[in-house]
Amino acid sequence: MSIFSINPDRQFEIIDSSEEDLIVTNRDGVIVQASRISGRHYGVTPESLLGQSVYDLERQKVFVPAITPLVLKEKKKVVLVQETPNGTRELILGFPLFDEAGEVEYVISYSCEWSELVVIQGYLSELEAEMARMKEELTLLRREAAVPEGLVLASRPTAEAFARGLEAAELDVPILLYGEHGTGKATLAREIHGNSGRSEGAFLTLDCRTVPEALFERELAGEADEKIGMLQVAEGGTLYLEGIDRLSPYLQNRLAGWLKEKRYPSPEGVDVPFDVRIIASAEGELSDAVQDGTFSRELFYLIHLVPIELRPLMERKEDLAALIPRLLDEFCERHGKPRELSQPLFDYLMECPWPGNIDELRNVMERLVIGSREPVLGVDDLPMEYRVAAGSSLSDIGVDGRPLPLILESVEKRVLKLAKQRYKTTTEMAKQLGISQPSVVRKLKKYEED
Ligand SMILES: Nc1ncnc2c1ncn2[C@@H]1O[C@H](COP(=O)(O)OP(=O)(O)OP(=O)(O)O)[C@@H](O)[C@H]1O
Repeated sequence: MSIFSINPDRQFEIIDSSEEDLIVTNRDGVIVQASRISGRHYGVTPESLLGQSVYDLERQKVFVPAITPLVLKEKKKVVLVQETPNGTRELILGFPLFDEAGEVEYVISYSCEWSELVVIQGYLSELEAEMARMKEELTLLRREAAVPEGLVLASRPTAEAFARGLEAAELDVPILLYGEHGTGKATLAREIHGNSGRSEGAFLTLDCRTVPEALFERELAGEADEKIGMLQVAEGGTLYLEGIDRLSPYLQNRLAGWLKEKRYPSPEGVDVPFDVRIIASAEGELSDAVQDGTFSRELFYLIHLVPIELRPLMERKEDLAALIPRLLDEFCERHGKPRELSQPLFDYLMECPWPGNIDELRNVMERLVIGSREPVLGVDDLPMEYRVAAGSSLSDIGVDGRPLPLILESVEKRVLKLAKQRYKTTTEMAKQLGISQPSVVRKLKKYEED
């Protein structure tokens, strides 16, 4: 129960100067004060209300119903709607004022016309709608602000992968990224490092797919008097082990031992503690490899704490649609060649399978810009191997009963034939096909002999 302890005299002063419809009654229901506009809805003057009993006014159907008896009974705030004699509806709020003994001494009622309330309600709804719009805008702005510069996170799987990565960045645990080549694993690893408490430390990458087995340990631990090891350089920072699934079983076990103990043997033969966060990448889910026995179970449990998958580009259509124009702009600017994409070319690019993912898309977009002569790029401006795929279907290649090498040979033969018609020199053919000039000559010779 709320107790108002105000000086009634002060209250009366307030009421005297109020432009609102306020009435004060005592505990007997007699009106002791009314503001200058009170009574107008009931067709009476405020002066005529003074001294009247609300019980009488209720009987005379002036107050239908009177609020004071309800407040006196409930001893708390009461809200109701009154019908006035001139047919309007009034919203009335009644508040009790208590004496020192905790009994209701006065009741203040405040009324406003229902229509005013409808206006206020309308205004409130407008405000609510505006708030909802602002909230939506804020969410959008936040999302945009959260997208690291230069990156496209338009598709749900990519946005979720990056969000998970950034969330996990704050937890100082190993992270495992998996996905095909060129899907953005290294990019996400860098973002995680940059958003972690280790961002002041170094971010180093070791490509386990290419480092010779004999050099792996030397890369990490260093060589006496010759080379500082990566674990030492990355102390307090992050080490990104690219393609960890390609390490030999021996190195997997060695690495597992080091990660478990958080120590590595220095070239001088001393065990050195290290504080480096490991982010590892693999092409596919490692659990299958563990089942097959091709990946160390121990190492798996050490790095498989936050697994994050980057989906292939062909499953990220929103990313693809945003990357195509962005890469076009990038390469147009880099090569000083303003170009536009035709709709058929854009549609075609959207349907390509992109097995090499963003790396491949970047390569094709750059080749498109470099090789183009006209301001608007069409399907004909695509590098030859893509154009052949665009202009022909596999149905006329004759795949039935033929081994794959033979099928691929007939595709290659066709590509070379088309390239020979289009380009004057073998050098230009080589440039367009992305292979060396001697191999163009060799292949032409081979197919001419056929
Ligand atoms: N979300 C993204 N938006 C824009 N560009 C991206 C995005 N993710 C990756 N890239 C670009 O795509 C290319 C390939 O990315 P990245 O090297 O990170 O892939 P990866 O999965 O690590 O490849 P790999 O397995 O071959 O090492 C890079 O040029 C990178 O800048």
